Amino acid sequence: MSTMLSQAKIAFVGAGSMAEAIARGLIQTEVANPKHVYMMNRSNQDRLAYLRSEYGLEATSDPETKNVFIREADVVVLCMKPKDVETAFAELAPLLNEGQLLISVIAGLSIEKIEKLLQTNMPIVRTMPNTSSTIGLGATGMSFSAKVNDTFKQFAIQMFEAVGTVTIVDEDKLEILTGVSGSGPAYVYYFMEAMIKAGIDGGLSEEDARQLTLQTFLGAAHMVQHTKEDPAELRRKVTSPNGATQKSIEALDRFQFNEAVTQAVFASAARAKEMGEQIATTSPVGKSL
Ligand SMILES: NC(=O)C1=CN([C@@H]2O[C@H](COP(=O)(O)OP(=O)(O)OC[C@H]3O[C@@H](n4cnc5c(N)ncnc54)[C@H](OP(=O)(O)O)[C@@H]3O)[C@@H](O)[C@H]2O)C=CC1
Ligand SMILES: O=C(O)[C@@H]1CCC=N1
Repeated sequence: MSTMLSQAKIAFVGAGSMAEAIARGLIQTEVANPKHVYMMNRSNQDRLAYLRSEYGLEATSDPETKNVFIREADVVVLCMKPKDVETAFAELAPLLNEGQLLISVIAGLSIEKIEKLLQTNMPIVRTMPNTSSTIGLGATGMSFSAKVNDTFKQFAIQMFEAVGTVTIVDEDKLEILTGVSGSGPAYVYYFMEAMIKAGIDGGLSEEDARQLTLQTFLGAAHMVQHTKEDPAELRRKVTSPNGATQKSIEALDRFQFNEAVTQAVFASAARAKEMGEQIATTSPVGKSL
């Protein structure tokens, strides 16, 4: 394979939110050539037309063209939902070869299960990215199969560093990492939705409530990054004794904010694990494993 990211042919199997987020990041940072980015889905033609016109990449749901894309690819990125894995893998298995690098973004699906399902010894990189990869600010967790050599490791790291940060963890940490950073953007948006609504309920215009909330999140995240202080210490600096913020933190504590966030992170991790476990281990290429 071409180990130069800029020359590599990257085939995304699944053309949804996550595939778009990674492809968009790679194309916009000019790390990948759009003509070498192949997107495949099951049937949604409008989606493929949008991806073609927006990014200039190659996109298809035609079985023959998909076969060509997969065979030609240096890297195959598995981007379908866990529920679609069995069908998709049945189509994929005969087309893959051991010179290719396989990258999975599928929540909960273990490397061992991918190897069993595809009956392959290919090098496999299991990742858990997030949708902020779209703008180059993703946070990706990553684990490697024993077959991934240093060249492939560097390739995968470079690919995801082009769209954000990469954190390498033992594979058994990828579920809890899903709870923190894979699902994490959703909690932040949920928090923002609630703050905007509260501002509007209190009398701010929608535009002002939105702008103030956005800047507050941006500013707070940058403060953590730039000052390198603990979030707890930064919070203390906002919270004047017996002042306004103390009352709001007490309100959050009354509603068990900490516990709610902990439960959210653990619920995501548990569901990721469950989705992976629910994928049958019967080989889609026909042999019982
Ligand atoms: N969204 C997120 O924030 C994150 C998602 N992930 C993981 O990414 C994966 C994809 O999620 P997401 O992008 O949100 O899902 P989407 O539903 O947005 O996209 C799924 C895509 O898979 C395609 N697909 C389904 N079956 C097949 C098949 N047999 N062959 C080819 N393509 C197929 C669908 O095509 P069609 O529309 O034509 O049916 C669709 O394009 C999941 O496994 C998820 O766990 C990981 C991290 C974050
Ligand atoms: O909700 C999901 O299952 C995926 C995994 C992490 C983010 N989205």
